Amino acid sequence: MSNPLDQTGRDALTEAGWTVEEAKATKTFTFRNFIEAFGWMTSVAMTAEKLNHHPEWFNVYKTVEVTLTTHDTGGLTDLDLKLAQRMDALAS
Ligand SMILES: C[C@H](O)[C@H](O)[C@H]1CNC2=NC(N)=NC(=O)C2=N1
Repeated sequence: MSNPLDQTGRDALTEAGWTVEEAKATKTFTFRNFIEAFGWMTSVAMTAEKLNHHPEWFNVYKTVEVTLTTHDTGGLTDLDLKLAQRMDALAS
């Protein structure tokens, strides 16, 4: 079950370069080319399935615009932080 994300978690997202709003966090990832962008999306997809927590994303060529929010609660939860951290790790 997901828990509402506390201020510490919100600060961690901000420090990692995410734009944190009341109910969502957004970040744009830029890669060297489309194949690297899509490969990253494929890796993230596997992680999202394991977490049962999925991003909202928009890919154009080498950029991927990501929005994280928890649909079940209509806000940010610890699952969003966990997925964000895994996305950042996979992009590094
Ligand atoms: C039925 C399914 O388990 C739920 O819809 C899961 C799937 N992935 C999800 N992803 C996100 N971002 N938020 C959710 O609330 C969510 N719920």
